[in-house]
Amino acid sequence: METDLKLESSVFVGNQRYRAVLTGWHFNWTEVDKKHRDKKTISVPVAEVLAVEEGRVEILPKKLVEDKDKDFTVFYVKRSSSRGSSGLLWRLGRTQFRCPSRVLRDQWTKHLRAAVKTHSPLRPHKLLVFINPFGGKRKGRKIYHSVVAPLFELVGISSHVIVTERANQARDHLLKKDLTGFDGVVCVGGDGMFGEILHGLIGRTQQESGLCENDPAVTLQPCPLHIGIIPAGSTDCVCYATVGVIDPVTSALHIIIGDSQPLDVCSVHHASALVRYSVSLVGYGFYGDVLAESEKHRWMGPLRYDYSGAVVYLSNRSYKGIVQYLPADRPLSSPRDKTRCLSGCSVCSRSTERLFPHSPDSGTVYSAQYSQFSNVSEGQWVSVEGRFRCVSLTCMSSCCPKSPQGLSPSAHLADGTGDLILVWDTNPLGFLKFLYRHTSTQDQFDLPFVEVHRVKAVRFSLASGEEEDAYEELAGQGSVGMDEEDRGYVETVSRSSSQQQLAAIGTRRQMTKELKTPSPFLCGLCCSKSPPVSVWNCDGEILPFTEIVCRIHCQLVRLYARGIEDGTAAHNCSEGSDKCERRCILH
Ligand SMILES: Nc1ncnc2c1ncn2[C@@H]1O[C@H](COP(=O)(O)OP(=O)(O)OP(=O)(O)O)[C@@H](O)[C@H]1O
Ligand SMILES: CCCCCCCCCCCCC/C=C/[C@@H](O)[C@H](CO)NC(C)=O
Ligand SMILES: [Ca+2]
Repeated sequence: METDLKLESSVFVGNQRYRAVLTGWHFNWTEVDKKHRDKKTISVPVAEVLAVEEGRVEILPKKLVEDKDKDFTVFYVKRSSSRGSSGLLWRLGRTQFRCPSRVLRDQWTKHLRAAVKTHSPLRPHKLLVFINPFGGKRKGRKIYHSVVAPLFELVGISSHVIVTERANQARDHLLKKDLTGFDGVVCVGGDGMFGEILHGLIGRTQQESGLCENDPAVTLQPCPLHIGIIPAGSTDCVCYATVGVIDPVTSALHIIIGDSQPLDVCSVHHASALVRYSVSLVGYGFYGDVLAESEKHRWMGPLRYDYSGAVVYLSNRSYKGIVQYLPADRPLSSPRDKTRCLSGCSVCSRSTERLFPHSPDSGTVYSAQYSQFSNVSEGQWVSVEGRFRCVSLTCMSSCCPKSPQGLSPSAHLADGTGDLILVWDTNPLGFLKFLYRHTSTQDQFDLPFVEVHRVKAVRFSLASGEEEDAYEELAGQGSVGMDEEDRGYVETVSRSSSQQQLAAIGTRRQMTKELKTPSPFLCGLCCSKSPPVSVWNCDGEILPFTEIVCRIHCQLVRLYARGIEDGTAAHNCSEGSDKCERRCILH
């Protein structure tokens, strides 16, 4: 079959003659110029050919076709020379070819289209798109219609677009509505919007499989639909950590070619009920306080995080707690090994082999054995107790523009583990050093008050007697930030454990209204006593509980992405090489 897809002939690009060659995996064209020895070759992996059209085609400012009999146009992924922050920016490449005859032109279009079909089996045909018109700088609608929709149209993707009118609309749609025929779901927004898609798809998949999400010991079913993220939020951490850049064109092109990046997901539970899922940060102390503070200043837009970071830092707080964790089984890597999870990561590939041992394509036969959790004995939990500046659990590096290396630079996207970062109480200067190192390449774990562990589960509790005091104290602080309604809510939180009540809790904005933590600024600088508990930040949402259990689920969802492409680390794949496993980026 492969040989059928081979083709070679002379073609013209403008007035210059080229030798075009289609091998199984690459489409190359080389200048034919007898005078010059250095021949220029352009090589495009077939998997990155976006569309093949008869005639000379333009798509911008609008689609224009000059159908000359012997012409065809190839659209493909072109890597931009200007690097996007951490990964590579992708742009739409276009070359118009002229053949010696119409017969040859038809052969080229037929062979190229067949090769694309063979080498990109996961390209979506139909997508469900949710746009949050209020995310980030409120540009979601414009970004989709001016940048993404024309690209989807070019390649023939049909999309059903829903502009959301309320928070949780996308999640509810995915939980209840008919999803037949869709290959994937795209969210245009930030991490909060991604969270809605994540919860909708995971919940729907477990419902359909008859699995109970409440029990952390249950092996959840991976979601069949892919998720695409068009970044239009404030932090866009999930997009940055899985693509390496925050750029709608790059993300749209990853969706079009059907790239597939599995992602670990952490489920967070309280009193035998699921609270939320997370892919980036479950953080107590500093990151929880920053989020709670920032919600009061949403009007500042993305700047609210910088302002709140400074306010919370100045409040100089630490919290008592008991942290228990289950170290990762047979870990393939360590959080201090100074490696990075990049596109084609071998640690994640080996985890895929462990998870799906019988499937050559990795994805059909799920190994419950690898993800088994229920037979863990109590003695396997490691326990530490003390005062912490922050306790953070992250399933991935959680890099973002503010922290280009991330909370845990050597964490992996799809290895079934998370990194638990414990920052013990320390002096303000020490903690500032730790925070500052997030913004540079310095090792934030190389500090005497910081430890990091690669784990598969974490439990957090307050010291005995502490929890009741904590809630009483919060309820008693009505004069600081709580009205009658809030006090009622705190009572509900401390006594309830049902998932229905959790579902009713809703968005982070509602949460800050319902469970107003006293301002850390006020408490740290103006009051004599600090509050005894912080809040958990779960991918940018405040959790209504302090005592939680977290479990990492290996590769529970798949994104239209391929991990961060690091141009400098590209391996030496010779031009036209047929078997480039890493979808070589040297062309
Ligand atoms: N139409 C809507 N009206 C109000 N809120 C909405 C609407 N659609 C979605 N939301 C909610 O808005 C919240 C924030 O949206 P989003 O994540 O897109 O932007 P952001 O908060 O600016 O970015 P980030 O999450 O990256 O910081 C989400 O949690 C989502 O549930
Ligand atoms: C006093 C100066 C403070 C500087 C602090 C710099 C540290 C930046 C680290 C950022 C890590 C962000 C981790 C990502 C979290 C996301 O899940 C979440 C949702 O978007 N974002 C936030 C801000 O909670
Ligand atoms: Ca991981």
